[in-house]
Amino acid sequence: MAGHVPISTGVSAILTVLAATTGAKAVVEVGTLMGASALAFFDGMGKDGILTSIDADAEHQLAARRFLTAAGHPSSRFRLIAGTPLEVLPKLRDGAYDIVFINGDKLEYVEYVAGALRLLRHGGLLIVHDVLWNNTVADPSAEGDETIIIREALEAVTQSESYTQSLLPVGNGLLVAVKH
Ligand SMILES: C[S@@+](CC[C@H](N)C(=O)[O-])C[C@H]1O[C@@H](n2cnc3c(N)ncnc32)[C@H](O)[C@@H]1O
Repeated sequence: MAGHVPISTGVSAILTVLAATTGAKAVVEVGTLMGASALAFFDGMGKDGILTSIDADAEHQLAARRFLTAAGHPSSRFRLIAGTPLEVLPKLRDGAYDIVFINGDKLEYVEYVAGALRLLRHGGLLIVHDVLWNNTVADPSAEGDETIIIREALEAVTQSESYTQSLLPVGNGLLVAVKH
């Protein structure tokens, strides 16, 4: 998992609360890693909640599968897809998801956000992690590739009439947007 940072406990708590308060039954996440965010969603979802999680790294997914199983969640409740989100997201069903959580490759955030709008039901939540990206996103002098792409993804949500959103300064920044 070199270079990949798991979500913080603060972010984990918020994901659990959002899943619980919205009564989420179908969640998609981009970026499985070891399953920390997956577990946070399971802690909030009811017993009938299903998680679809996409990650290009099959080893991460194997670790996440073990972690979720050890935590008592049967594999019938999660669908771990080893693949690139840009290929997998278009295959998921339109308007079928209560939450889409984005925590994958920053350089693909604009495409993930575009895909999420199609996947979410009305009233569903788009949650995007790392939107402050080590405080570079709000720094006009910062011009790293990730920073620029995250700014574009944020702008796509804030300029869209499809969402009402809030940016929470937790972890590396969490954007939470409800789809109208
Ligand atoms: C920040 S970690 C995800 C953290 C995780 N959600 C958690 O709960 O801790 C990012 C993950 O995205 C995956 N990833 C990075 N680039 C990717 C890409 N282009 N396609 C698919 N997955 C990618 C990595 O393998 C890594 O597991």
